[in-house]
Amino acid sequence: MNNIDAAGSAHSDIRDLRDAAFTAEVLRLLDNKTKPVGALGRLEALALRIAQVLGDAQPVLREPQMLVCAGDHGLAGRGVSAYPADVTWQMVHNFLSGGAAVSVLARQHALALTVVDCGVRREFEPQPGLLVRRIAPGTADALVQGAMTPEQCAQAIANGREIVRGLPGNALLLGEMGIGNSSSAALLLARLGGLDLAQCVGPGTGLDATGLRHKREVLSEVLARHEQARSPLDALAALGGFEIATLVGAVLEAASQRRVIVVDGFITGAAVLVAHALQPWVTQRCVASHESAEPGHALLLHQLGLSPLLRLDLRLGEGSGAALAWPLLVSACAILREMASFDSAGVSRQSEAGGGTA
Ligand SMILES: Cc1cc2ncn([C@H]3O[C@H](COP(=O)(O)O)[C@@H](O)[C@H]3O)c2cc1C
Ligand SMILES: O=C(O)c1cccnc1
Repeated sequence: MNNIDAAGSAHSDIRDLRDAAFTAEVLRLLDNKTKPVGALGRLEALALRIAQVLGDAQPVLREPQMLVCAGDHGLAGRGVSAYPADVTWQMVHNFLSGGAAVSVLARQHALALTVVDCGVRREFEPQPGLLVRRIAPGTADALVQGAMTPEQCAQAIANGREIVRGLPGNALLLGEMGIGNSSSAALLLARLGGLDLAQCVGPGTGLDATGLRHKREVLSEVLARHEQARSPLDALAALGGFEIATLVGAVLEAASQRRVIVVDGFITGAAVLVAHALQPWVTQRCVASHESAEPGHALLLHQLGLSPLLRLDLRLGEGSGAALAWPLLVSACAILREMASFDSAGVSRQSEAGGGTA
């Protein structure tokens, strides 16, 4: 498959955002705030990142959208998850009825929640908050054939782009649901990151040592079965899932529109890894909300060159970590917009004697 045609040419507007003059201006503004230089730590880097994405030294985050993509996995039938595949459908109901972790946190932080059925095994009644972009009732068993055909994969990416085009606001928070999808994430990380598979595979929903050993064995067979699937799109089709491919499209579109993208855990991170392999600049628009307890996640963040805001030992997904980190993004913007400068507040600057910078 031709990566450029399928995912590149339509968004050649994704370019390097690190405009040197603008960056220097934001850093000057931050340094002139009434605090010792650098004293707000990584919140300052976060403020700079958001200012760069939005192209505004006084950034305002508007109408944040939590997008939770859901899909089922043929591989779930191979005992790679501690939970049955039915849980995907059941949890989507829970998301929509307001009882899931992501529902609670999205409500708390006034994040609009959209759930997408990208290909869950059972269908849903139409209901508010649910978009239906079903490719098929679950992916194929990747141990036997590619999880998706190239056409299905391209359609899922196109769906993700179209969904983001229809959402308001300038910030997109990523979430997912799909029993078995930590397997897809591990496979994509191993393949695209060139890492040893064993390091990338973890307990997901909570496999014990025996379960984890079995998961590693199955996934190593899957990876060998798809030895030829090396380009980002081929790997995504062979090893991914409908919800992951839809998220890849969402990331590409949000990045090309200069939205701030708040990445959740291991699975949404895998979608960003694919998008990054297609368009390296996408990560400049991304904020890593947290580092999950899933062991592959730290490796994945390293590959993306992103440092997580939080380490809370979360291992849930759904978008829960992205929602939890959201207030930090709001605070970073408020610091840039509202905090006084030494001049405006009449506060003395660092004294020459104690400065130690000479
Ligand atoms: C009740 C429940 C709620 C969840 N919410 C997110 N996940 C998470 O677990 C799944 C990935 O782990 P694995 O690959 O081991 O199946 C994904 O659906 C992910 O979103 C959940 C899992 C369960 C069981
Ligand atoms: O980090 C995640 O996103 C994650 C970890 C375990 C299970 N589900 C999701």
